[in-house]
Amino acid sequence: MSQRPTRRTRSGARHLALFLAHWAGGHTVSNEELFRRIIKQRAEAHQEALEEHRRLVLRAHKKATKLHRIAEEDGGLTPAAKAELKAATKEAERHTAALRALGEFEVPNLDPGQVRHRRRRIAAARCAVLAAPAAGITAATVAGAWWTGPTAAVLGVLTSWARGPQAFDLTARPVPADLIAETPMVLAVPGAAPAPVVAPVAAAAVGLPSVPPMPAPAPAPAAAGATAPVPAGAAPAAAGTAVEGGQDLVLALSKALGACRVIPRGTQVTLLAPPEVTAERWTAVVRLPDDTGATVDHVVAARKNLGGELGLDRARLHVEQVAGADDKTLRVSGFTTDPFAQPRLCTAEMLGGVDVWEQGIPVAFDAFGRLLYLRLRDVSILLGGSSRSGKGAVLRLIIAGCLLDPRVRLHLADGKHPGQHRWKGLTDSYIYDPDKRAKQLAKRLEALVAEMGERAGRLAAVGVESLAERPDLVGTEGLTLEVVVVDEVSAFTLDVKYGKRITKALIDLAARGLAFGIVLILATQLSTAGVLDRLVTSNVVWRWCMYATGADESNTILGKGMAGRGYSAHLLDPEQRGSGLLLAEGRISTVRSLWLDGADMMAVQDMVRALRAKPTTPTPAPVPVQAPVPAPAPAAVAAPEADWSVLDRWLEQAAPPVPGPAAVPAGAVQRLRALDVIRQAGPDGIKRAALADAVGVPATTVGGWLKEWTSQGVIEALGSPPHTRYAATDGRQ
Ligand SMILES: Nc1ncnc2c1ncn2[C@@H]1O[C@H](COP(=O)(O)OP(=O)(O)OP(=O)(O)O)[C@@H](O)[C@H]1O
Repeated sequence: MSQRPTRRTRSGARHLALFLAHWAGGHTVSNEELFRRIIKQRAEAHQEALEEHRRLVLRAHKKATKLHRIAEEDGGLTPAAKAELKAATKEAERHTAALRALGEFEVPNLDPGQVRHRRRRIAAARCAVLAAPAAGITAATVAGAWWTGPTAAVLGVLTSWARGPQAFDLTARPVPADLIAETPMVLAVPGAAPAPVVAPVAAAAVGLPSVPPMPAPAPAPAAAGATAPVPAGAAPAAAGTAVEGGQDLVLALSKALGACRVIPRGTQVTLLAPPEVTAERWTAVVRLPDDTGATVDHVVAARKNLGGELGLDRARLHVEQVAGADDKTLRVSGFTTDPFAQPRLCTAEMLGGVDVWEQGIPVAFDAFGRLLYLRLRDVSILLGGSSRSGKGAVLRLIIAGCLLDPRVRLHLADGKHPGQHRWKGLTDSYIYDPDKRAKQLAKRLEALVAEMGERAGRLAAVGVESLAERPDLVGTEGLTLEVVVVDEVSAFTLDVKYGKRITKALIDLAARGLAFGIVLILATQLSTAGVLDRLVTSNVVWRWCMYATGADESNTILGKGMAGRGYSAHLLDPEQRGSGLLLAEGRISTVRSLWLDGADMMAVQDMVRALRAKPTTPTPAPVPVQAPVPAPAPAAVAAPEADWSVLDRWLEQAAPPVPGPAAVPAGAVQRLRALDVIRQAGPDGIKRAALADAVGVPATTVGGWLKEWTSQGVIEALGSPPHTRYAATDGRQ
């Protein structure tokens, strides 16, 4: 053979091999086609599941209808038929719930790894096809047909020679038209060739105010050494120099979103307002590119990685949907330090003259330091979180606010007495006794349910259906705001005897109470399943979840699917007590509750006492039975004028000389806590056993302390009555 035919054959063989490798590797199928095939398969599975549940619902309904008809005709059912009816009803409910949960099919934000996996499966099948002839030739040779091998080699050489230097077109086939028609919901093509940069969307198209011109370079942070967390791409060349214009921010954000696979690489977000850059933070309002399938939820779900891409951590990156805008418009902020790191106090002044209906009670602050007010007009709350996450602190604020508005009648049910003991005597009813509390709450709630009818009549008489239509009537005779606060609701709803009655009343009140000025504030830990009926939770307007141990626990408060959308309270810092996710008006925000304690708490309690002091009929001084005690008995009935200097002196003496955990004497923390509880109990006093429970030490130890403090005059200074003072020696305690 001469040189030319050999070269031609070699070249042909190379092109053939390349073509076969291209085909066997599955590269003839485009990313888009694979993506659409996966989506089609999922949509079909979704549809099948829907149809199956629909079929089962229909079957269960049919059976239940038949049994109802038999019951009507025969005047009743046999026990077996009754059981069947119950099972059919349950079955129908189960499948209806499943149908609701399945909902509409949504195109998932597919990980490109899944597309790759699909391609590998195609490649494996094609490699098997290619290996078949080779295996056949080998088998035939072994079986005695010696000529098959050389024949195949000759055919190969001839084919290679025939192909010659002509290269194959190594392209992907076009996506089949019927596949496109079957997957009309697919808009984005992850992994496809870089899409053209999306031109800015006209403001009118997204229903926002017109886009202001790009900002001039923002001034650099004034503080020397302060590092403003501006995204890498938008960061000043050196710390302390001016930040580049908004375009840099857009590029940095787009790059980071592309790296996190929220938007395809090469596409860009659109800046809708001039970015704000201060020493503490930068903020940009942006819109995600069209035709990418990306929404705010995708950004929220990718927040951890996005933070990393932008040189931040999750605590310092804040993402929120812009109120009133579409699902693609969001506000992204990066902070120098975690905006929730420092607790914020609620002062007595903030609560002075509070109007719970119009202005609301200040309860929390958001990442931008804005105060969040709880307006009791048309709002009820479900508050959840694991133990010590800060639920009680929120209840404290709500209770304080309610008690400072004279239009409110507060009913407090304390499922973890003495959790809210400090309010005893100040609320309209205080239910706490573990032996009687479930029965008392059941009665109280049922009375409120009955009252709804009367209230409806009163409102109808003035031609309205809801109190919100006539704010001037709020607090008038028969239309006071009835606020029911239940701390640790499981202590009531899981009560064996009264739990069902309580749940039933709660369902009624949650469904209709708000219109008549009856507000539910429910708090629960997350450990117990079935604490609250779905009919209660689904009618609660605000859902507030403090730190939770897992996504499922978080979902029990925020609603099913929230964790999947990136909103889960288990991602919060457990050490940051009071931080939580709040679902209100359809939007989720991260907030931290305000902290009311110390002097402010005392001032608030004094304000409440002054506002709510009941006119006392002069009681005759108690007749001393034994030797007269020099204690001023009538003065003890009135609100005590506590001499805090006695306590201060005691604390100063007891204070460790060097601060730090190691220097605190054993039991000192509990002693301080015990004094605090006694102070909060005020003139009502507290039993020794309850005090022991509250501070977590044995009752005998508490007895010893009480004796000591009584002799020092501390208990008296705290305004506590004799039963606290002498608890140590009182056998009935
Ligand atoms: N907003 C806040 N700011 C600062 N510290 C807070 C805040 N909220 C709560 N804490 C701290 O967390 C502690 C526990 O709070 P709290 O008693 O309210 O938790 P809880 O969820 O009611 O606990 P449990 O369910 O065990 O009763 C408080 O004693 C307080 O020190």
